[in-house]
Amino acid sequence: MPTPQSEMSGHNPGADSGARPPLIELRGITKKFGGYTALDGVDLKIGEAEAVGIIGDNGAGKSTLVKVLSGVHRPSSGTMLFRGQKLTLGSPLDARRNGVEMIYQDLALCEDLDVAQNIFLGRELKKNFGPFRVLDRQAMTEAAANDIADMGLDFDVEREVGQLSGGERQMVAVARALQFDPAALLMDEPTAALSAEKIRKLWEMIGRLKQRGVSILLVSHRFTDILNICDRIVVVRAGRIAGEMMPHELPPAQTMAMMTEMMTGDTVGNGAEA
Ligand SMILES: Nc1ncnc2c1ncn2[C@@H]1O[C@H](COP(=O)(O)OP(=O)(O)OP(=O)(O)O)[C@@H](O)[C@H]1O
Repeated sequence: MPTPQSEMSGHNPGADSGARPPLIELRGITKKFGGYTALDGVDLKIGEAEAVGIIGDNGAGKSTLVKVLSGVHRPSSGTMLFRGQKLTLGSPLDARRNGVEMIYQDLALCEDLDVAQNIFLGRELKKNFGPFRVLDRQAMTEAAANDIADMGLDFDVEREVGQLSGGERQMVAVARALQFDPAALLMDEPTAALSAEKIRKLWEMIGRLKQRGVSILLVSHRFTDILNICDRIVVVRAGRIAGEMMPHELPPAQTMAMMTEMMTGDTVGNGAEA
């Protein structure tokens, strides 16, 4: 881990700003898989419109943390609060009902449906046809085309998702999540398959979401993602929060070291995706 704990600040300005409770708060969250403790007493706050970056070694518990927040895993113990109210998430659908959307690493898209159908999956637009309510394909296609254009992209929303590049699929997954008007968007390694150009588009889009008041939780091994997107960086180590810091608190030399570490192992723009 590039940043020693002693250099991390303990404050949490995004979560503590104003009188309002944080959007999401975890208190003492523990998650055990059999005898293995993947999360061990995690306390975490995510403020309204705050972008929190999660970093940590392989196996530290980052994905487990995101899965607890998105209702995939039920914690073994601990409390989750949403806008100050205790909340138990039984499923990702529960999380969605509470305004928490997750972009999964496998993106959870239907390969044989087109982009518009994927974006509106589960929330299909309908119109009256005599006494019936039928799918309004035209309205969905137009709305999906607008969503994709809003993201600064240009591709045919009538193409099957199975024909798209990894980066285009990623953007479809984000567009789909946004249909649910989330208060928080959780992303686990969203740029792993993206080209440099699409990474920048994703950063811009996340910036716009933050301006609209959406909170972001981002797990990424790419420090450039974290430094470009996040207001606060939380370090997870062996299932615990090892510390946190603000991006501007990183000494320039350390920032450079982080970037260099990332660039040598995983250069932005050298990915296979076009
Ligand atoms: N469903 C599961 N059953 C058993 N063990 C699990 C399960 N999910 C995660 N673990 C274990 O919990 C630990 C934390 O896993 P997690 O996927 O959260 O780590 P991570 O920080 O996201 O790692 P990476 O950066 O490699 O993706 C690992 O040791 C992993 O093997």
